[in-house]
Amino acid sequence: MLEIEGLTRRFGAKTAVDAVSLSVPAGQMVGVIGRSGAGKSTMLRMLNRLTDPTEGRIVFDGTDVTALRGRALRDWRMRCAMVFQQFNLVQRLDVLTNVLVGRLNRRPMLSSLLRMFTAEERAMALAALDRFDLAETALQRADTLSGGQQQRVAIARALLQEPSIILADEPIASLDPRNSRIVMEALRGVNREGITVLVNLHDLATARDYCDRIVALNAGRLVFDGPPDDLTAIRIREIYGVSEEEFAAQAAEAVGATPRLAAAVA
Ligand SMILES: Nc1ncnc2c1ncn2[C@@H]1O[C@H](COP(=O)(O)OP(=O)(O)OP(=O)(O)O)[C@@H](O)[C@H]1O
Repeated sequence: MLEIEGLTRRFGAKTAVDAVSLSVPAGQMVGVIGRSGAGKSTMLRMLNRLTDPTEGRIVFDGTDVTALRGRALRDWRMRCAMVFQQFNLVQRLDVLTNVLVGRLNRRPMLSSLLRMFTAEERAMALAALDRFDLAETALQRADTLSGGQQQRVAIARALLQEPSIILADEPIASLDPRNSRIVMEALRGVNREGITVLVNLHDLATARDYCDRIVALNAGRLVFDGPPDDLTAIRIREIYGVSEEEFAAQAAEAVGATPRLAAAVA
């Protein structure tokens, strides 16, 4: 169970995340939606402790994550793997090595530095690639892959961390609709194996299709938390003051993506 209690982050006078409280049971797939600047990235980054909260607490299975330092903090970062919009692969390295990077913090410093991986780790990495139909690309440079393939490599890398949670920050914003579906299905597949997934999405339709629960932020505040069916067009208008199409267009513009719903109704 991941518990977020009054989580707040201020940057100077700006409150990016404002007293957000949430309890996420293990194994849930949570979609986080909101306009540009709503605080979605900041919230995810706080969960991983890439950004420190100004106030509030994050508790995971009884451990106060907000208080972790040193080795314990590195261990936490292993347990909650991040997936980013731009994939963050090392382009000049081969795909297999990129996946093995997910093991680095799990190993003694010297073998990490020498990038020595065991046969078992290589087998794990190949199996992770194989489940996403990418085993044949293992020895190719990462930059020879399409965006959708690169994002699946990034998810395979996350899996090598053996995480309890995957935090995905706009993982499909740079992808076309077909690759977006493949990547969302990959995330749903790992979620069904018991890994909790929190995914920032600009596209409401995708959030509805794939998530068990939707959390909406507006100006840092939690303005909706419930099952996808409860987030009706009327609720969207109540929360954001615009139609669902306008919301989709604004949110997509912020991440440089094509709004699926807006495109569909245009
Ligand atoms: N390091 C920072 N320094 C100053 N302000 C920041 C910083 N990071 C975020 N902010 C501000 O905090 C607010 C929330 O930003 P955040 O990136 O979390 O929103 P978001 O919902 O993820 O938006 P987007 O979809 O555009 O990425 C914004 O007003 C942003 O400008």
